[in-house]
Amino acid sequence: MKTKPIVWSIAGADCSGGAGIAADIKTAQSLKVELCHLITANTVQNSKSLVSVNPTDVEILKQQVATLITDKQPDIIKIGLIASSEQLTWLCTLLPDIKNQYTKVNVVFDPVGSASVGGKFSNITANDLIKILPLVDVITPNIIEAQQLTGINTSDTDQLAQAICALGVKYAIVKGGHQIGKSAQDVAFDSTLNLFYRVTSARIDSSFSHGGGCSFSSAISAFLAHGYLLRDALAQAKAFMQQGFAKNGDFNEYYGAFEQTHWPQDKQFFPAIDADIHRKYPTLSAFADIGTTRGEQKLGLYPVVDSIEWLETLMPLGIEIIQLRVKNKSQAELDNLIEKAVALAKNYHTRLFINDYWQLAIKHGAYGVHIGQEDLLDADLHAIQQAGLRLGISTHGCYEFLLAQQLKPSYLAMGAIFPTKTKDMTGQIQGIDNLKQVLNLSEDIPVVAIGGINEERAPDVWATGTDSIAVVTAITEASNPSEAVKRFQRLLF
Ligand SMILES: Cc1ncc(COP(=O)(O)OP(=O)(O)O)c(N)n1
Ligand SMILES: Cc1nc(C(=O)O)sc1CCOP(=O)(O)O
Ligand SMILES: [Mg+2]
Repeated sequence: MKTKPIVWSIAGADCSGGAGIAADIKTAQSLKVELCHLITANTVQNSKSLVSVNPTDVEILKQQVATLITDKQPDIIKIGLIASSEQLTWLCTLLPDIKNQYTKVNVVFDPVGSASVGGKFSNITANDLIKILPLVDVITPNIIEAQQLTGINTSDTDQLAQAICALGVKYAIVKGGHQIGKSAQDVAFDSTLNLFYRVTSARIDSSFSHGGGCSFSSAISAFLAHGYLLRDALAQAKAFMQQGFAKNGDFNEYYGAFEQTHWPQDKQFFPAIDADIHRKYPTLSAFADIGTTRGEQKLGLYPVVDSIEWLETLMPLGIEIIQLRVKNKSQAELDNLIEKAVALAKNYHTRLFINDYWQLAIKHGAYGVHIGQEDLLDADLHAIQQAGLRLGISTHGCYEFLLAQQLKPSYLAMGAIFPTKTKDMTGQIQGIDNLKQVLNLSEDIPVVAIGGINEERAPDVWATGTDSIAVVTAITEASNPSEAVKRFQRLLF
């Protein structure tokens, strides 16, 4: 049974309905999370000015926590406006208590400094906020807030994100929306993996942006509460924002609040990804295709096997595509194995992809090579392309899918759709809905679904419109593998 994730928003109320708790509630409703609101201040403001901020007594907030904690335990605590120094002190005790007791709770902090309509919310300084930062998992400042927190006067968002993490935050997302230019890039730094994620969208100059910062932070909270990794929460939150800004044109007379919409699915709103691999290959052309046009001719079953014996058993069954995935063999064994596999595939006119070993795949003239995200930077994509080999790339979620799609490979794999015992995919189980999402994002590149797919699950996966289903154990552990292949082939016609 699926339960709705719960986000607690500890933030201020904006009586004009645009920012703070109002933005959080509307975003939560759009993104299918339950929101409990602990209001830190009753502010008086409209779309033009901030009139007053009336902080809530900490005793009331304490009572709310005590009442909610056993009843509606949070998955994410999102913090917005901290309206008094008493509240800051209270949060610095509350957050460790909750995190000790409920170890899965993550804290997202949107450091609201001044109102978008002008005026300061409290006398708390950036320096005061530093003590809460080691209790924060994700922080979502704009450039100005990031500069204030770090004391560094730069517009280099990479540097700002890293500097914030040095103050104790695990993941810092610095929003570039306030910079001048044609595009708006947000940068996330993951200090646990020492990795940057960069998402860029065309700038939409909107006068309907009141509450945009709160909505972005709430969207990040909602996607994290649903279990998404930071990179996928970031890509989807960026799409959610772009979708909202684009709504702008629907209203002729409107008072200026950001428009929350719905779960992002439409590829026009998803960001471009700017990763090291794109800097390494700024002018890569498309890889050779695999002789199918998306949606018109499907590849069907894609067995992934680890020996010549398996290739010999399966190729005569009329397989369109197959992969040799071997691990832990010496270079000499691999050389021999791949040479034999390529010769066999040529006999049966089967599209043979070699997993990982792109040099040997080139050397022996394989049909294609399959590469995982971790190996992308090490492989020589120019050499693979110039040798005429097709390229398949693994992806796990929409961020990696968009990243890999920009390299224009021959196919994109998406997994793990279900839990699998073949490979450790902890934290990266996608389910059917995420597969559907990336199919919407795909630009005429065939999509292969992989991970935990068996005969029982295959019809639901196939119904998404995916071009191919890759399987290991559903064939290799079947009591009669050839019969299992035939049953799959009947299912995937
Ligand atoms: C079709 C297909 N999809 C995904 C994978 C996984 O590749 P990778 O991420 O490189 O992991 P390993 O298979 O090398 O463990 C695949 N092989 N095939
Ligand atoms: C090799 C592999 N790659 C995956 C990915 O998601 O990238 S899932 C996976 C295992 C597929 O095996 P089975 O069909 O036995 O679940
Ligand atoms: Mg690999």
